[in-house]
Amino acid sequence: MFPLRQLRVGRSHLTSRRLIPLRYNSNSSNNNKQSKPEDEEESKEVSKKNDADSIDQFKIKPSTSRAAPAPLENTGIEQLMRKDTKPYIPKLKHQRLTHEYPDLPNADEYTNMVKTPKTITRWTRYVPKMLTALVVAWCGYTYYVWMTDVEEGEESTELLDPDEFHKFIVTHKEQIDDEHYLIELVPKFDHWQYSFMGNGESKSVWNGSDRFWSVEIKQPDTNVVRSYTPLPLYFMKSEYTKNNLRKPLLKIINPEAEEFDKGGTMCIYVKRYDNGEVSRYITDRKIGDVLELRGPRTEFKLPYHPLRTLHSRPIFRDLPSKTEPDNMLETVKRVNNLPDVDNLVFYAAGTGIAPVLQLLLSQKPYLGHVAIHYSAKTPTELGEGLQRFLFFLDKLDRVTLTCHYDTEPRSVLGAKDVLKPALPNYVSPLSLENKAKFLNEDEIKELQEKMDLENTAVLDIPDKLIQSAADRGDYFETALEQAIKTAKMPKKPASLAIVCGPEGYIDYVAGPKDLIRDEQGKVAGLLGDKKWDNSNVYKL
Ligand SMILES: Cc1cc2nc3c(=O)[nH]c(=O)nc-3n(C[C@H](O)[C@H](O)[C@H](O)COP(=O)(O)OP(=O)(O)OC[C@H]3O[C@@H](n4cnc5c(N)ncnc54)[C@H](O)[C@@H]3O)c2cc1C
Repeated sequence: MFPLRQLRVGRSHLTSRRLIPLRYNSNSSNNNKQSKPEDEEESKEVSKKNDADSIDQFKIKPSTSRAAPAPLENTGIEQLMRKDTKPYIPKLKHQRLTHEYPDLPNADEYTNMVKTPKTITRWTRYVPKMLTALVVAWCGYTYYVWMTDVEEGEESTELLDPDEFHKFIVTHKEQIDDEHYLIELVPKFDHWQYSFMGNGESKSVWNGSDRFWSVEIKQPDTNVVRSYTPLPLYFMKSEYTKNNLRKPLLKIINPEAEEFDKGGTMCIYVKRYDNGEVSRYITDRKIGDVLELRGPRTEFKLPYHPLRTLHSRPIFRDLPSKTEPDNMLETVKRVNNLPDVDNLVFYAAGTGIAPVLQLLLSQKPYLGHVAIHYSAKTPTELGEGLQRFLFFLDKLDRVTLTCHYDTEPRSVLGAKDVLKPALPNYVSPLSLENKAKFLNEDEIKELQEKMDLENTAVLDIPDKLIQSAADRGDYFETALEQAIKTAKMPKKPASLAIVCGPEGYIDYVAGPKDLIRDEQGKVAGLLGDKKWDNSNVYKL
């Protein structure tokens, strides 16, 4: 429905538009040939315009409704949309002109204030940041203290504590045979390492060559604890063996690598008893499981010898070729007029071999010679790694290894393997007091004389200098070269015997321990037969 007026306008418009072409057409048809040239230009233009109009009216515009409003003309949108190619050049402040507003009151004052540059010092820049960081750290610490439980031993400054169980993680487990395992343990927490930084050597658990020590491991379900002997060993991952198998290689902890005893890593050599409470628990642990350790517990301290405070033997390092020769021992002995460190004999069965390995592989290896009698069911029970170390120690003339296997009846330990004891080379006053109970008068006198001599020598140490070539011992390029020479020299019999193994084995070698009173018990067995006694035998 259209309003009538609009309709009319539309109609008149239509009519007028229709009339124009009609008029033009009639004009063009009626025009004579003379008048044509004069009006040619104009008539052409008119003709064009009228042609377009006449075509226009027949055009069908399907998209535009007749009812749609007429398009707006000259809205300026095209002008706005046109791309402005003129570059924008900002005017400097003094070139800008403004006519819109008058100046604000006190404009000069305001401008001066704004213009005055802020003095930015290091403090104004960093203090807010530092304060924010402090607040965040404090909030974090508060959250940590309130929201997290501190585990036992987590904040300890010691790797091991005799009164508190510390958590260790099983990082490697090597099954040697059906019963024997070598297990690598690494402390779960590392807080203790900070206290080791300044004083690593004295804090090291491997720096003693004068004692056997153990740790206690807990079975948490039953709260039963048993002792085990840690060894300064770790597994170096992924070494190719001679069979071209990729197998972790057993290595000795090197004190010179500044890793604080390899981050507290240690190994235990464990025998599994089928109905054993703790050994079963330990050997059932998988990699990543936790064991709780308490210690260290000194099992036995070797008799004092002044040479130990003056000299350290080079550490045994994985291979004989890597081990340094001990060129200074003879010199120190001669210069200070000190006797040799006593030789030891060690009777061990099964895992009882662990204490002597601890003594020999530690960072200050024992200075005397050690005769080892190792008894086992089969030769494979010790495992390739530990066997290799004992073999090399033998080659370096630090030990003499004699193996006794049940599978080889001829090799079984007997009276032929036990020598008579020798008198110790050096006896401290305290040891003499203890020994006096077991020695006769002549022996006590002999020891007393030795002791006086050595005490005088020890007092003179600071003033002594190496005066002549006679004071110096032989010089060797390698430890193997030294071993070839010393191996030919006869060894003085041991003055101390240590026995370690299962109950039956201890009974056989040295007589039973007095378990009721937790005492050593009288020395009997093979050692008792050869006149060894409680002054020179210790049952571990
Ligand atoms: C100072 C010290 C250091 C030690 N170091 C090590 C070590 O490095 N590695 C290691 O494996 N062990 C070591 N032991 C032995 C260890 O402490 C345990 O005695 C052993 O693991 C058995 O404990 P269990 O709880 O498994 O057996 P238990 O529950 O005590 O015994 C269960 C059964 O197992 C058998 N059994 C247990 N112990 C022996 C044994 N010694 N001989 C024969 N049969 C036994 C018996 O039949 C017994 O009835 C050490 C002991 C001492 C005192």
